[in-house]
Amino acid sequence: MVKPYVKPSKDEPARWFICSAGDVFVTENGNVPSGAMASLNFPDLSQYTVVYLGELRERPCYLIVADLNDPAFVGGEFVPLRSLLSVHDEEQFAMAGRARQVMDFLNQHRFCGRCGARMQAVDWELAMHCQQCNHRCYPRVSPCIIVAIRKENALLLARGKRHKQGVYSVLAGFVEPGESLEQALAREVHEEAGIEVCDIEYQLSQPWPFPHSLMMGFTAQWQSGDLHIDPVELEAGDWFAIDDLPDTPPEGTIAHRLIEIAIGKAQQE
Ligand SMILES: NC(=O)C1=CN([C@@H]2O[C@H](COP(=O)(O)OP(=O)(O)OC[C@H]3O[C@@H](n4cnc5c(N)ncnc54)[C@H](O)[C@@H]3O)[C@@H](O)[C@H]2O)C=CC1
Ligand SMILES: [Mg+2]
Ligand SMILES: [Zn+2]
Repeated sequence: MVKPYVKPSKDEPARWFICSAGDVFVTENGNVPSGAMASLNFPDLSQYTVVYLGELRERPCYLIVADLNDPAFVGGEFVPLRSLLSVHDEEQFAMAGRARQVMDFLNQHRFCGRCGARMQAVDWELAMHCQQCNHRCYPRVSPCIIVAIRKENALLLARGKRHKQGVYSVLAGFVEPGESLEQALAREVHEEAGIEVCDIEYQLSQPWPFPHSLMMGFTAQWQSGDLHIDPVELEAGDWFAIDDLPDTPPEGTIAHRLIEIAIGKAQQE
């Protein structure tokens, strides 16, 4: 477990995730600032919440909780976290996602959800504790299934109401209390597309910090049922020939990776 309140030293080169709301501070090269605090012309950090996040490529990483467009941080700009995907550095994106989730957790657990008293940060683990009623909270992670479903040489893709205009993705959904991943997958696929699937195979997972999902990626095959796209969740959906796909999520997303894997499987058959 990562000990959160390790104080940064002035001279040790580190990577700095200066976060505010859903944004992160990047320098001209589009990456987060990296180097020793003393060399980075930072303001006096004793005024900020600074949390140790762990190591990235042998360098310690720190979250600095700032105000959006805080003028004290110079030599770069605050950009939406999602734009770090286009820098194609999955490790940096994952650490920035961790930084955002830690910041949200600290900001959203100032008061106890059980008795309303103020909560305090625990000094040896990433947790918030209520002295009044002993309630202790840890950062929330919401498990989600995401599945690329094939029917011979076609892929099931759908456009969600929140998806960027025109982009089709594979089906996804949050695991509900008491469900196994297999049950959540069967429920979500039936709810959103009206079909049953078989040959369910786990492929990979990805933390998805919008705001705190953990994507668990599967491939599967159509087994039965006619396609009925759920109009509440989705705007459109259909079977798309693998050599004639619509716009799909960009590289760096688990949806992109699952679509590649499913196409590879179809081509092997
Ligand atoms: N990284 C990727 O490639 C992709 C990621 N996703 C993510 O997967 C997640 C689930 O996808 P959706 O189809 O939107 O989920 P979904 O199909 O379960 O429906 C979303 C609904 O679930 C409810 N909800 C929201 N947050 C929740 C939570 N933490 N726990 C339980 N229910 C919650 C809300 O009513 C929301 O409208 C979203 O965070 C989405 O951003 C979805 C597709 C691709
Ligand atoms: Mg869904
Ligand atoms: Zn309490």
